[in-house]
Amino acid sequence: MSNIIDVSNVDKEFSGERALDDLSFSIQSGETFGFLGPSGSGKTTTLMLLTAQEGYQAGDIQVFGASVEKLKDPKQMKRVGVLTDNTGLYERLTVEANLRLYCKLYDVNYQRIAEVLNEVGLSGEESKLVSKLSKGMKQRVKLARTILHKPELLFLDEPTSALDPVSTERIHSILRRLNEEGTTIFLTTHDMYEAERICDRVAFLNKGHIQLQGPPRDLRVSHSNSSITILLKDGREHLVGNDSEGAEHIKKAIANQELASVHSNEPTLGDIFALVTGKELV
Ligand SMILES: Nc1ncnc2c1ncn2[C@@H]1O[C@H](COP(=O)(O)OP(=O)(O)OP(=O)(O)O)[C@@H](O)[C@H]1O
Repeated sequence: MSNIIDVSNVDKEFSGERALDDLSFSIQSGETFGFLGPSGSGKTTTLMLLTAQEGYQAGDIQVFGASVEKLKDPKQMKRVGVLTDNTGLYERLTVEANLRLYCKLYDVNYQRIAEVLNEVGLSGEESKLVSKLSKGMKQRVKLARTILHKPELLFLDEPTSALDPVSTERIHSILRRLNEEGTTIFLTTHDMYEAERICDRVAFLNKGHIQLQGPPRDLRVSHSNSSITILLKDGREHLVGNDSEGAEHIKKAIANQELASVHSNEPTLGDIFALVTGKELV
């Protein structure tokens, strides 16, 4: 698989203050890549650099195999969809009128509106005023707007921040489907569950520097303390090692028909983040 994004040794400063420090990572075509970090760690700044909305002092960024600067060409920019906090909607216009404006901007046929509303589960809502929609529905309209022109690469800045669990799950299933259909996704989040659920790979950002990156499962396994919790039917719990002694305990519980469940104690991404950075993911 080819890399769609290549970031090498990038430094970014704002008025002499270092926001990104020797940042290096790559994203392969078809991946969902999550940037995890607490507030102020540099997630949004990275997204701004990757979409050519901000410059940088050192290093190199390639997107679609060419300098990120090429994204300023409207033709190249059409290959990309960006959803950030600043992705506003016209509250006094209907859903359809909002999307029509973007059809004009991206030179997309109006027929695409019905299709994209179906994709985000908002069929039948086209004539509603945006001001009358719930927060979760507004976010799905924003997502519809972001994917209206069928971009190959999506940049999403905290796409489910402050949404309720049902709305969050809806957005996740839309993103999973888009990814299955071949869209590459870069998203920032400070929600470890989001990262675990939808990302193929994650990078942990701390003070502008990547401290760890890899597939969530690999990170959990490599930081596992190898202990196993055995829950018995009478409610008792035993903590055993992932070794022959532990296996004997499990065998005995099964033989005695006492076993309720066996659970391997892998850390969460939040635990690993705290371990490697000494910080909470908030
Ligand atoms: N336009 C700017 N001018 C000056 N400093 C900035 C600017 N944008 C970001 N910074 C600084 O760069 C650092 C990283 O900020 P950034 O917004 O990228 O963090 P973040 O991880 O996205 O945080 P959050 O989760 O709160 O959005 C912070 O110290 C911030 O104050």
